[in-house]
Amino acid sequence: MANHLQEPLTTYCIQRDEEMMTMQALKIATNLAIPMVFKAALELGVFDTIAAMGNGAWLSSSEIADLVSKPSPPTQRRLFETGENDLTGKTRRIYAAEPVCTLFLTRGDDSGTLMSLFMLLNSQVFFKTWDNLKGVIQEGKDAFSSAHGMPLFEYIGLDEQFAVMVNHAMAESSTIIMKKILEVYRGFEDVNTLVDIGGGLGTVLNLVTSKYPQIKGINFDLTMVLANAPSYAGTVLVD
Ligand SMILES: C[S@@+](CC[C@H](N)C(=O)[O-])C[C@H]1O[C@@H](n2cnc3c(N)ncnc32)[C@H](O)[C@@H]1O
Repeated sequence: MANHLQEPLTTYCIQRDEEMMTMQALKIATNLAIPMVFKAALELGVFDTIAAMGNGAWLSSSEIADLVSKPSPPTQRRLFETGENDLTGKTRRIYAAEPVCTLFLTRGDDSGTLMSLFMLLNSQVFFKTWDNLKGVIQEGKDAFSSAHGMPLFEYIGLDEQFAVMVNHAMAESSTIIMKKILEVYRGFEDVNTLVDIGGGLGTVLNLVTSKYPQIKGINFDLTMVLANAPSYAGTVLVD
């Protein structure tokens, strides 16, 4: 049987290019599976579960499935941590959480997460929006308005659950970015009053005024958003 070493180089290169192109097209065609599997993993708490096992934990898919479907007693957890195999003698594929997974954990503290932003962009409301992208060209309307009959910030006034999702997605993703900015940016040192236009729940403004207490913060946002914003020392809410 002929192999590529016996073929003219150009023929081999064309075949390789076609293979690569077909693989690329297949990836594009099936790409949606990746965020959907990722979403299911987040909803099941897979990353939180692996993280809870401590650094360096490696788990098989059945161990992860067991843990996320019924929380295990501590003794069983120790078994996983020591890396003991099952008794079948079969090679098991095992999984650990990559460092990037830490950005999707629900720690329940103020460290920020990208989980809520991911869930927002992959929510039913946003799927309907993605499905209307062509309307931007065909109707000259933004995709959200085509899908839902009104702009996003009007819609959140009608759907409380979605509003909570939006506000948390904004605040929790901005927290990660703002904390990094505050590590290097010195431009707030001489500021006395800072107005955050569209400041949402006020999380970002609070990060700034906590580091620079001389700043009087003004969070300017929609009434319905401010209604759910916690009060922070040194910050006033204005709509
Ligand atoms: C992308 S979000 C950013 C929120 C916030 N800065 C953060 O990083 O978490 C945009 C914000 O603009 C607010 N917004 C939209 N239209 C507004 C308007 N007409 N007047 C005031 N705020 C508005 C929204 O309510 C929302 O909180």
